[in-house]
Amino acid sequence: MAPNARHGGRQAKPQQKSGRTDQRQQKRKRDQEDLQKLEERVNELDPKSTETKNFSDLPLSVPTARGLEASHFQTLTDVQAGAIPLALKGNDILGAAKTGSGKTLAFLVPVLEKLYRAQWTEFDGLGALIISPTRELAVQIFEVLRKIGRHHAFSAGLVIGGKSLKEEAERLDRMNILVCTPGRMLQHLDQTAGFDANNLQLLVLDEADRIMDMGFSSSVDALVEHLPKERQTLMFSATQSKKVSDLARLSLNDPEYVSVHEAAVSATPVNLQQHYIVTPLTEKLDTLYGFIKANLKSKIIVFLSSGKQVRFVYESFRHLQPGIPLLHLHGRQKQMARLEITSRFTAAKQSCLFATDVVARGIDFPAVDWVIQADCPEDADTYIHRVGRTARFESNGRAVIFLDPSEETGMLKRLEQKKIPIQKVNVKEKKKKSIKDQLQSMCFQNPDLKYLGQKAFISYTRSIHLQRDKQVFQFKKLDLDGFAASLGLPGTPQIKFQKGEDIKRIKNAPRSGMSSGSESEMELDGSKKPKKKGEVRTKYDRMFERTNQDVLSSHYSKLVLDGDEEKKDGDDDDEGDFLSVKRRLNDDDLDEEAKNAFQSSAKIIEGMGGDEPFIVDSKRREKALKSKKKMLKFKGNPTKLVYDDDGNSHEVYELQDEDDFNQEGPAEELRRKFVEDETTRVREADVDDKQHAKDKRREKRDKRKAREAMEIAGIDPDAAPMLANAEDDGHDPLEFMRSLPMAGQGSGSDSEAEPPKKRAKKWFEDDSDEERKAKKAKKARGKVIEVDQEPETLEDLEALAAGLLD
Ligand SMILES: Nc1ncnc2c1ncn2[C@@H]1O[C@H](COP(=O)(O)OP(=O)(O)OP(=O)(O)O)[C@@H](O)[C@H]1O
Repeated sequence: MAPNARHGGRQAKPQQKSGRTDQRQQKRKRDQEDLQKLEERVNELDPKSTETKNFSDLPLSVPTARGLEASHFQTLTDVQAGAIPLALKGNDILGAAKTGSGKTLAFLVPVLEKLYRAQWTEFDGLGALIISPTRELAVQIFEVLRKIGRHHAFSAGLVIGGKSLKEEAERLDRMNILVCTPGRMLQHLDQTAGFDANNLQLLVLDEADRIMDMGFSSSVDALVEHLPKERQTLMFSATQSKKVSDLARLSLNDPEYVSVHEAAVSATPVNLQQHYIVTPLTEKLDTLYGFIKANLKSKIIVFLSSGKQVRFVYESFRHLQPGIPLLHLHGRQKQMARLEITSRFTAAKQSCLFATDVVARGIDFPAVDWVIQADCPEDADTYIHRVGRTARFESNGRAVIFLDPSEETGMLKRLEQKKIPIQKVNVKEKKKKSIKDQLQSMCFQNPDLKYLGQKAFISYTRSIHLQRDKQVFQFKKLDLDGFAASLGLPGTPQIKFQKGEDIKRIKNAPRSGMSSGSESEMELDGSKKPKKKGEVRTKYDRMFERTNQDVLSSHYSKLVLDGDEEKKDGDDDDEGDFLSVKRRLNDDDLDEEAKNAFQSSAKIIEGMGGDEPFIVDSKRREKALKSKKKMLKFKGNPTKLVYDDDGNSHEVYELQDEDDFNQEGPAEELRRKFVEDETTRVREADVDDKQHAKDKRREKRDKRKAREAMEIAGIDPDAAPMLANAEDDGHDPLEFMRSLPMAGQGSGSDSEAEPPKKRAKKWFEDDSDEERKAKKAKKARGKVIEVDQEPETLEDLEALAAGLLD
């Protein structure tokens, strides 16, 4: 028995092995047959058929069908019914459909199917590229892809910046599907070794008109250069243009136009109620505040024209505590803060989000009650996208736009041209309440807020001045003094305009990361801004550049001159106003008027022999006056002087006899000898100085150690005055702002400054994860990856995406 049993045991292995091989071969055969059937169904599909109502009517692979079902998508929307069959048959598509009509699935389903039918594997590299104009939208598309693609074995990634290029690059070559912003993608195609898109099967442009527009155009053109010409291209937007030049730029091959709502009565969703309020610029904030107060139980998005407007309105309304959680979002915030705010507003039931057009397109916030356009959009297309954040996919929504009397006729004409139904409403007299006095007293008490107000004023007026559509935006008709007063400002800031600027170009100018240089990489890291050559950065500069900050130092405001700000701001602001904070003011840079204004808050120390005047505009600079060393550079080179009998000073050569002077030798040689002697002397002195500095450092270190020792021994070191740090003046420039109460504080609803709560461990952080992953990798492709917890951050999402790779 035993030998037999052993014999039997020895025999079992080859049998088992061949059994497994047979099973694999059978499965492969089955898969091939299924694939063939699927191809046949696609060939037989009539893309114009009106019978296609449900996803189940489409020839879709099992993993896609299961993903759609699990995500509760059953019935096709119009644009999906129009576009998906054509896309499955390999056509290039130009799709236009109203906001919230389901365009995302109209391109994601074909993406998955194309790669599935091509039997794409991780070894085939990048198969599909989806381009989005904003990071937020890219993240959202990625999330939908993750949901409906959960039963596929493809790997998918996000390329939107926010982390170092190197970190992103490491994952790229494993990805089959990438969702990206154009600039960042171009950077990788240009710079990441071993990564290319030579195999690309399908290119998608979401919000295509925006991506083909100014600002993005050069990046997109350069990006397309990297892609193979033989590919399928899908373009979607709610406001699609059919520009022949754009189609040529993308080498579209006989594209099919899917424009499902072209014949519709309105260009906006039918469930959307649209209103306008005529309110003079000088009363706009009053109207906005009153409106928010009257809708405290709502979810509201307020669109403003620039990041500076957003910050001022958010900060000032926060202090007024309207009684609804407030949030704000603009392009200069850090990546993680932007994502955090987006997801907080997504989850909120009642909240008011002040935002720039960074969320005007594509973002699918659920159940938004009101879209308020407090600042008039640059054109009717922007209007359509903004209002499209409400009344999405069969839900109801309301929108209101505030128009200055000078904007009314022009804007209404533009809206009419686009078939946008809108009704005038008036603010009830008893609901009107002026917040001007409160803003004035807040700005008076709080220079930081005043400074934000000044920036907001400049940014707004400048954007109006630069608008292209002069029939709508009539700068001369605006009451600027009244507007400044309505923001609580004590005076009207002066503004300068540069000729030849164009708001559309400025606004569409890509955010950091659009160029392929390394500079933008630093910006995308969210940490450093590239330092311009020779530029001196002070601690105030660094503080000012800190993204996501709500307040500014009072000192910094003193360094700023309104009129001069504009020159450079365009370099660092992506929100449409090219204004900058000038680091230090040189005399030459100031015009007379500005100089007078500036001198009232700063002393200029001149006549010190140096090239640059020393401006005493802060405590730090005042302190520097006491330091000989610090003042050296302002003193210029020393000049040896001699005095005549009357006590007047002269340069040495002025009083010397010319013959004596010539006898001493050639002037050039004398000068060189003098410089050499002095250099030697300085070098010797330098040795002493270094020793001195070393001694001082040692002394300081000893003191610190003694202090630490005292602390360890339980003795209060401050009781020993010798050890107290005399250099620390303890000044906190943000102290005042911090002391003010904030709306929503304590409730946790609006506490952006709050450190994030420690989050629970994720599925991929589990200790045994590696082992589990290894085991899973052995299993058949296409298996579902269990996710214990919903991903919360970008890292989670990416880890998850990497996890999809079998
Ligand atoms: N077939 C469907 N069945 C049910 N819900 C759907 C379907 N397709 C899309 N949706 C839902 O409709 C909403 C809007 O979809 P989506 O974001 O794709 O709209 P969009 O047309 O891209 O809008 P925008 O023009 O603003 O970008 C989403 O919440 C989505 O989940």
